[in-house]
Amino acid sequence: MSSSRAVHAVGVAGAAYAASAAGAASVTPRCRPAVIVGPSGVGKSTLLKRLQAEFGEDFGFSVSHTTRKPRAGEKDGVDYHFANIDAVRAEIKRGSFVEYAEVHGNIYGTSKRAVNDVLDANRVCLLDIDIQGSRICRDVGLEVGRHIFIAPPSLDTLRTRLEGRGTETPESLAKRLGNAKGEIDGATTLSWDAWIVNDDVDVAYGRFRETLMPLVEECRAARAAAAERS
Ligand SMILES: Nc1ncnc2c1ncn2[C@@H]1O[C@H](COP(=O)(O)OP(=O)(O)OP(=O)(O)O)[C@@H](O)[C@H]1O
Repeated sequence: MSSSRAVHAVGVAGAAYAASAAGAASVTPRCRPAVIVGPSGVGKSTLLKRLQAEFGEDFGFSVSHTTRKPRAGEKDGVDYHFANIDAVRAEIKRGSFVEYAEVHGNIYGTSKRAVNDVLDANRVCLLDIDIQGSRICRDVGLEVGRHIFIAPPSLDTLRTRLEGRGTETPESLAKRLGNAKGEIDGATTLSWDAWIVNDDVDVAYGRFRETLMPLVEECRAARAAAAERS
């Protein structure tokens, strides 16, 4: 899962419907994305991996844009959409990106188009992003089905998990923990469909799954409608 970028939204329980081209009386079920936010090390990837293992094709991830050069073996449109920095800046200004971040002089981000590509395939698009991305998503009017915040039981627990993961230098650990407090404080000022404390992972996964199930049902209905049409 992406480790440092993410999105959010206020959802309405139940299926979402859009008026079809045939007229207001007939409706087409459609998919909506879910935004998953939480400090680094809180367990987002852990929960998302379980979800994918259980549901597989019901979920999808959008392909991010990047302005860095492709590495050997990377395919445009598969690993990333490789793009020119001026073009990406212009699109961001136009409100075409739901989240973005500048990392070491390159921009990484998620376009509305990339999210819609997943939704058009009738999959719930999972956006694993940060609190800033979550704010942008709300500002650009992406119709998010669920905004979910994953919180640690405490900052001490978060430290233990990050240390246990064995991925951090003392500097990166200090930075992630420093950011976590600000992210949690910032999150309390926004609205969430679910605020899940990841203490016992089975309990947290149960709530995570339950929160996302209505979106899965929407996409299944959309797939069934598409199959009927074809
Ligand atoms: N409920 C839990 N109890 C104990 N350990 C957990 C729990 N959830 C996750 N972990 C462990 O905590 C560590 C961090 O989890 P994970 O990598 O999923 O976090 P993340 O939020 O995806 O982090 P990042 O944003 O940096 O990618 C992992 O080693 C994971 O196995």
